[in-house]
Amino acid sequence: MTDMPSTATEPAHDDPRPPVWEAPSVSRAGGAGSVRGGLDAIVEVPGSKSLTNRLLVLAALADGPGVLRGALRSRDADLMIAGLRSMGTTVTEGDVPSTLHVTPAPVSGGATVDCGLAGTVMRFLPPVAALASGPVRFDGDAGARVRPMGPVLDGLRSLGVRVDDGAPLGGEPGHLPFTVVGHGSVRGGAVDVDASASSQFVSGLLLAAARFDQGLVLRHTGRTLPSLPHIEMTVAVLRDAGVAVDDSRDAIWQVAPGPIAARDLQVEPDLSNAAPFLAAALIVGGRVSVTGWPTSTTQPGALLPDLLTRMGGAAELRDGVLTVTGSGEIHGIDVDLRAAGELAPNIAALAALAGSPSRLRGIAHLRGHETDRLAALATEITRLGGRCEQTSDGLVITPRPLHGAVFRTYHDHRMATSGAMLGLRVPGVQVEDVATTAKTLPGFTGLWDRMLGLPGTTAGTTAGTTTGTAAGTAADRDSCGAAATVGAP
Ligand SMILES: O=C(O)C1=C[C@@H](OP(=O)(O)O)[C@@H](O)[C@H](O)C1
Ligand SMILES: C=C(OP(=O)(O)O)C(=O)O
Repeated sequence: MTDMPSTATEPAHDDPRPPVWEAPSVSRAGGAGSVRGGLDAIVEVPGSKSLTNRLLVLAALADGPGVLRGALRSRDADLMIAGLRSMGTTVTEGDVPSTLHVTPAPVSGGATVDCGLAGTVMRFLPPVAALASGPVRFDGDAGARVRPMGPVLDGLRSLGVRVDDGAPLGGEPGHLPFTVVGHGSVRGGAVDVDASASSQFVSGLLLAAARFDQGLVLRHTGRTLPSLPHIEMTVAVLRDAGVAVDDSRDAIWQVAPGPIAARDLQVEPDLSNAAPFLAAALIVGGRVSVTGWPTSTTQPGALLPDLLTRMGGAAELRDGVLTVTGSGEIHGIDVDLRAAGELAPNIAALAALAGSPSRLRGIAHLRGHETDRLAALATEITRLGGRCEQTSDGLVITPRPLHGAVFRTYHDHRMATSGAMLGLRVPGVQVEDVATTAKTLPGFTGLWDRMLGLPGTTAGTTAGTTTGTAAGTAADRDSCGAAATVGAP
């Protein structure tokens, strides 16, 4: 075990690059920098980004005040809250920041929405803005201006909504910045959308569709459809809110017009954000548990037990706690990650540490994520001495001995957690701009350090309702490894 909590290092003043974080490196060999017996940690991750931002939208369009408990508070969630507030919704915090009280109001125009780099904000809020009277202007980070938006904007246009984009607004057609100019209602009806670049094009239009005069019949026209679980999540949250959704036909979703029920809801933990922690058990050896794991879920993180088992770990779900055990030996994998593209960066990092080659397929759309993730992963794994090549729809990773270097992150939270994973095994990995993890997982380095039981971290403190049980489970363990109970900040 390294003997100091990890710290961010500021570069020299004339260095234009963001600060780097010395990723903690561990071995099981004994002595300094080691975890004898492997990891033994319990981790509590914050609420799901995808569920929080869907449920915020539905609460804002609902027929009365509602409550979200266990909501994510992160850059993406806070941008969603700010965007909804700017269009008239009242969102207030309860006793804890993760409890949100949402009071709907007629959607108001004259607003500006900062999307940051959040796909959920830039794709879910334009259909809400279309319900307003008057213009709502959307913009975001420089990296957001190159993420695809065209199918949402054209979809709205074909439903009778005016959308201004392109050169007059200082951007490219089909991208941020753009202005949605609503006239108080959306006709709705049938729309064709090519969602091969992002499932969020479908989810965004479906989420607001019950408030369109005629509802919506959306037909996906593309050849491939990524992230189907996220569309199923959208259908599930709509149905839970009393909205009638017909998804019985292939690639067609029909939403009936009608009210959206106000509710008091608990948000599931973010299973995709559990990935780097669970994967650490395979990298270091030992076991890592994540609390609050649902028995059934539409989150793509539900695939993690199977993926990590195929890569050499063992997974067990007992009493809402998922425990992954590893030996430090990692198997390569050949897998289609189309359904769970957001897991791909972390799976790629694991693959770079494996004992055999891997092929990740079905993820061409990752080129339009926070960054071109296929290029970013290939570049950064190669920078550490690995071999990672892009294919037309994914990556081929051939493990090679790795060495320390700066691991660049391109404003991508999952690149940052992938760098941390590689650093566990490879001394001297410096993760650039680790603060970018705040997009969906604020306090990542603290959680990471505590998982590793680094001195100076507060192992044993957790936030949330499962603290007592989780801490008891850790203390009860008969293990010579590092035991830490790690909670969401
Ligand atoms: O709807 C959602 O909450 C998401 C859908 C997916 O987007 P893509 O279909 O663009 O991959 C996923 O990658 C993203 O992290 C979250
Ligand atoms: C693709 C992702 O995010 P976004 O919601 O911004 O698309 C992600 O979180 O991996």
